Amino acid sequence: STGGAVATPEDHDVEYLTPVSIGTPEQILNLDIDTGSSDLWVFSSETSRSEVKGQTLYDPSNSSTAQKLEGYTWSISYGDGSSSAGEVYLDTVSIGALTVSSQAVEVAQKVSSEFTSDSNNDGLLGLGFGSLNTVQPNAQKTFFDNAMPALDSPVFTADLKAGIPGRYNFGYIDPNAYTGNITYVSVDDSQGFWDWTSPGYAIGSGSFENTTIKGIADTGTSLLLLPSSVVSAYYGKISGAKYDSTQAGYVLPCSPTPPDFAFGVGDDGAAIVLPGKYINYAPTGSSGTTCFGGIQGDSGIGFAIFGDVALKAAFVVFDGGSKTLGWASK
Ligand SMILES: CCCC[C@H](NC(=O)[C@H](Cc1ccccc1)NC(=O)N1CCOCC1)C(=O)N[C@@H](CC1CCCCC1)C(O)(O)C(F)(F)C(=O)NC
Repeated sequence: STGGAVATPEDHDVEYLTPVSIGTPEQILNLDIDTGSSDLWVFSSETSRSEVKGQTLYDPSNSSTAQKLEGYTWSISYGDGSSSAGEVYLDTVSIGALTVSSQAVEVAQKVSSEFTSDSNNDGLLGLGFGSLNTVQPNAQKTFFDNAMPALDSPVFTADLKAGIPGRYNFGYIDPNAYTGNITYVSVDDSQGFWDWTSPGYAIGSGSFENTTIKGIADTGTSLLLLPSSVVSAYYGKISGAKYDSTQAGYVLPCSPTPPDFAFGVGDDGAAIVLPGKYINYAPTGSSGTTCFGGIQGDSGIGFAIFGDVALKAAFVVFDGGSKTLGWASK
């Protein structure tokens, strides 16, 4: 089997939302597919009213296929400080033509203010490794883990785009979605992430800098978070760019367009090139002359995060069979 659905960007590509069908008859929620976590949780009829502002709610009592996992709970906190918690049901979940008949659907009873204020986001669908799942007393499998045995090929692909809808596909690699070759690299799943190592980077037309960058391919993180040495080398090339402590990040003049940024993939010279305009993440003020940088530091995290700013420049294969990542330009 195969499946897939569109991934529609929210403002500034801060996140991408994908329609997911849950229950019988189907209840369609727009979820943030997140390779950096492994819980599938949704706003629900059980979410405190005061914490809901516009989200679509999954109501298990309206689903003939919902089964409550009595005594099961979950609670998760994310790198940006947001969090949610609740109880667990099993129900039928589909992404396009791909259906998992007994998927753990974690219903939120509480969500932090960041989720309440993100009115288009009805929850998350985690595609990290199973060790990250927070359900107690027994961890639950991700949608991909449940679907894998039935898939034509044990893969899913991310084809996110700048400012327009892209796609997540399951079970196949669309040869029309990328150019050139796909370069596969090994993944260290010991921390539950799609963790890989880039051999280095280049700025604009500059020479390639060989420096090991270990980080995660994370659809749930908006920006490209890199070691401070790389980040200061990049912004050091841009007159007027500076670290702005009030914005808690590097800012730069939106014009002229900043230099491209390339990161290496594999050991035979392949690279993914981010057009400079991707680094103009969003205007910081009303004037529109200063932009918040799409590349920021990874200090305090312990690894780099190849988030949406990086992923939208590539076609990425997440191979659950060989536990590798495939990167291609497009
Ligand atoms: C350590 C730095 C990581 C920060 C990362 N968050 C982010 O990147 C959030 C995502 C967001 C989107 C829309 C609305 C609100 C927030 N964006 C964000 O912090 N910014 C601030 C900088 O400008 C860009 C937007 C994160 O926690 N990602 C989570 C998943 C998000 C959690 C919040 C809701 C959206 C999904 C993650 O799962 O990818 C994770 F791997 F980081 C993680 O925490 N795993 C346990």
